Amino acid sequence: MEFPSFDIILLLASLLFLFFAAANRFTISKPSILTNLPAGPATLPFLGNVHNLIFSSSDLHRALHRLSLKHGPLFPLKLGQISIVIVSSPELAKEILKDHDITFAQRAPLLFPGLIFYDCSDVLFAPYGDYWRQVRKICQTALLGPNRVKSFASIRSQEVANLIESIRSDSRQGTLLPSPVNLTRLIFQMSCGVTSRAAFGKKYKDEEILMSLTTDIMKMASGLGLADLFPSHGEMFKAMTRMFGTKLNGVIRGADRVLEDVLDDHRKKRSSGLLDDGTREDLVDVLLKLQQSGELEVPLSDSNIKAVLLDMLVAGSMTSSATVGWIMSEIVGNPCVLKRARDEVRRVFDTRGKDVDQEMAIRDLHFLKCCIKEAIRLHPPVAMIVRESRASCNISGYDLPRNTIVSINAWAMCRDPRYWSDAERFLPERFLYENSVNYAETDHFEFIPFGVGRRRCPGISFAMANIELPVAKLLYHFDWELPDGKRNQELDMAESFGVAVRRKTDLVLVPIPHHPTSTN
Ligand code: HEM
Repeated sequence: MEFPSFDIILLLASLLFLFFAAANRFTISKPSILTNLPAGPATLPFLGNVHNLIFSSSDLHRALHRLSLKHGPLFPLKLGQISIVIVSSPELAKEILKDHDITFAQRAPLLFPGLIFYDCSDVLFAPYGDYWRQVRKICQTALLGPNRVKSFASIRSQEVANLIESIRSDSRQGTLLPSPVNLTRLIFQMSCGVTSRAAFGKKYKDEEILMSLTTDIMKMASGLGLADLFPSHGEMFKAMTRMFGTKLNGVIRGADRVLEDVLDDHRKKRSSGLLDDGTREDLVDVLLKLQQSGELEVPLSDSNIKAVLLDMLVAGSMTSSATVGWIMSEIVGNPCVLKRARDEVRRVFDTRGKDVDQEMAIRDLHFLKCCIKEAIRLHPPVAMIVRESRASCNISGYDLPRNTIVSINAWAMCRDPRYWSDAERFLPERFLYENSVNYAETDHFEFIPFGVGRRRCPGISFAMANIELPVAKLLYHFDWELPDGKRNQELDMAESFGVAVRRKTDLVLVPIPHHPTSTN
């Protein structure tokens, strides 16, 4: 007999739980009390506000924005037993992320990240403290810092050339006219290729497995489990998830096998002395060397190393590829922008000649950079920035106790008409006069796609390098049309919420080669 699916079992369990809770008056521990906050939406017994969000799983950021229009820029939501404070204004975001940075330098310990990332020993979900500081610093030095990112230029260039070649061959399906290609898939493959080569030293032997595991992990890490909603019975739900979550367990085991393989490979390379010939160490080599050295403030176990590697793979490939997908969608969906961006790229690359350092040439692509910023404004991949307070504090007169989960709607702020004229439209020109946008240090809290403060994204340089080159090359080598003779403006722009907000449907476009024979 096959087990019913994970979701059905958990749904049944939750109904049973709610039934017993109601019938037998289970003592449910009190959620953190938020006393003097504005009123949030009306709650149901036991479920709280689950009914406000249950049908919005693919556009949670929009549902929360709609609620904020009614309940204000700061309001509480009750989900089961827990309370979350939803924040949607740049002023409040500044207070939380900048003025109270250290108080909110913590992430909420949720069920799925805990199960997937080896008890949250990755960088993203690790509790604030010495361990987090140490692994974040190692990743910055060995993978994500600007100099390190520069050193991966040849990897990026090869992977982008592969992408262009795959588009050419996929579009030549035996007919004279180019066929549509699935750009979402090819871009994701490129992103995984760059990240795994930079972090692990080479591509994983089975790219398909790596891509499907990364996608599944991203989906699973996005959700709240029943253990999160009902912490008083958290252990019971955790045990049930471990027992019946067959798909989840399969993904966790699959990822662990891949990471074990990567560690074995590197250990063999180290013991055979292959690193002594001056070969550059990758992130895995650095982590293993530090593990062996015994010099670390907090020792690293193999599970810790695997958690960090998984973080880099998932955070590195999902966010960047989702972003390239959105940039291409917005540019292609706006024919005047497409023409201007494409003309700029071709003029700059053709003037500089094919032997020039491609990444130097990108510095001159002023309009394209504006397109990238504007697409990130309309589609910040991380729509909600979630933190937890480490101590009680006061935000704009509201008392937030220790362990309050705060979710900042970065997406809503990027479209707030008080800060952006014609906020819903794709208008790259707006950034021609705002070229000072600095993702790492900002005072413009209406535009914080990479977060702010101690826990802001450490992968900004890595991400931007992996976004700018492919977009420039896609525009240089091809003109882009929609399949079936549709007009470009008819492109579907529906979103799918998750750790990274991606396109709901794959981006399928027809590439018309511009320089049919060259990939330079
Ligand atoms: C367009 C691409 C990306 C965007 C928009 C993005 C955005 C973000 C955001 C909003 C956060 C939370 C920041 C906060 O809490 O203030 C974050 C955290 C993080 N990102 Fe990124 N990210 C991107 C690419 C990357 C890449 C390429 C990597 C690594 C290869 C990466 C690694 C991380 C890590 C490790 C954290 C957790 C940092 C911590 O908690 O200390 N990200 N990212």
